[in-house]
Amino acid sequence: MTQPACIDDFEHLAKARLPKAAWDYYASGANDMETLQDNCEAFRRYRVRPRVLRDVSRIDTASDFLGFPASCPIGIAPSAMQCMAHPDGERATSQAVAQFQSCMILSTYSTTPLEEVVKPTNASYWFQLYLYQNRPVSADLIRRAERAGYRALVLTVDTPQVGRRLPDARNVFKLPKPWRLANFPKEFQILTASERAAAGRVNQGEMDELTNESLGNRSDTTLTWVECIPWLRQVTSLPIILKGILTQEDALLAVKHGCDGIIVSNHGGRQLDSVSASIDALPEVVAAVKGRLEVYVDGGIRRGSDVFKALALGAKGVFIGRPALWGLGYNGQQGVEEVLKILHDELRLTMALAGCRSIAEINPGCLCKSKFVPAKL
Ligand SMILES: Cc1cc2nc3c(=O)[nH]c(=O)nc-3n(C[C@H](O)[C@H](O)[C@H](O)COP(=O)(O)O)c2cc1C
Ligand SMILES: O=C(O)C(=O)c1ccccc1
Repeated sequence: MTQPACIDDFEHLAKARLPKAAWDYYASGANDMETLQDNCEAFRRYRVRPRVLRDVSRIDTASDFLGFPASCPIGIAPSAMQCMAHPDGERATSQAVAQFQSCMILSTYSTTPLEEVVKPTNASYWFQLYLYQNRPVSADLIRRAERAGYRALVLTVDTPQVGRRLPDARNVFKLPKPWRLANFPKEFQILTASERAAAGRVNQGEMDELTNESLGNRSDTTLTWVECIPWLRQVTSLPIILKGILTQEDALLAVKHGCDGIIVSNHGGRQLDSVSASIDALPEVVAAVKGRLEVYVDGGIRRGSDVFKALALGAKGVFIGRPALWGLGYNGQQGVEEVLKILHDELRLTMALAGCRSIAEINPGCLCKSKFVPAKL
């Protein structure tokens, strides 16, 4: 391959470059990976209804994330441990987003300290949070994010425990040296169950319980609406976005508790396997929210036409997870830039061919559903 021409090309190129355990960690979904597969398939069940003869000589993809201007409505979802993909890791992703002028959400489990990721540009940086039983640890992360210039907090709500990803279990995955979870001090680093046992922190009888902790799962499993959102509100004045909502019921609770946004997401099929594809959950969330907060979506976006479909179904913007990791794994900052550019170009072309000149012109009438899903060639 002389030049990657679509997102799938980056997937193949990155797979050829990355060590197996890193590749498996990025690629995998929970259990049978039904949701992972459906995230992409579901887009293919929608068809575009194009309008013609509408002067598409100028296509404007300008958009915004929570009011912060962006070149287009495609941002980067938070994904952990990016230095495994490329030594420049989160810094490279950040540079690419700065060039592209969109939005990057940095994972709590970044392998670069959060202070070193934000660039002085017009791009938006949001910080993804997991809340810990040890609340001062969380409050400290929030303070640091505020000081560093992050413009919103993204609370991930679909991960009270980490989903079971079989390739990681088989590989006994752990973050390889020299990388570390750079937002935390040493005593917070991810240990595998066997390392803990070796360090005398657990006895053999506790090993089973700890297998689910091999990804550093120290999240607070007791979180509830009535406790955690008010706690966050009292700690910070940054906008609060909930990531991992899939139902109208929870969308209404997000409105009721005064959240500023929702990311409809199933964590890229890595958490509860067999939940709906994100794009299939989007319409009920959009309908429930009725414009009272911003609704974004992530999961399975591999084409500009997927972005178009998400916007037509009411998303304010989309986030990509694995495609950015593939670009990063293939060629660092430049790879991420190329991934963003390809999606942007594909979105522009879809808009032109569908007769939409601006993001505002993309609407539910641009789509219909089809039961027929052609086999992938
Ligand atoms: C390797 C990997 C690590 C991830 N780490 C996080 C994380 O730390 N926090 C989080 O909220 N979501 C995390 N996610 C989920 C992504 O933010 C996003 O929801 C998902 O990747 C979107 O699906 P896509 O990969 O099909 O684009 C991760 C996803 C992947 C693939
Ligand atoms: O891998 C993930 O998807 C993820 O969100 C996570 C959770 C705990 C530790 C590291 C990453």
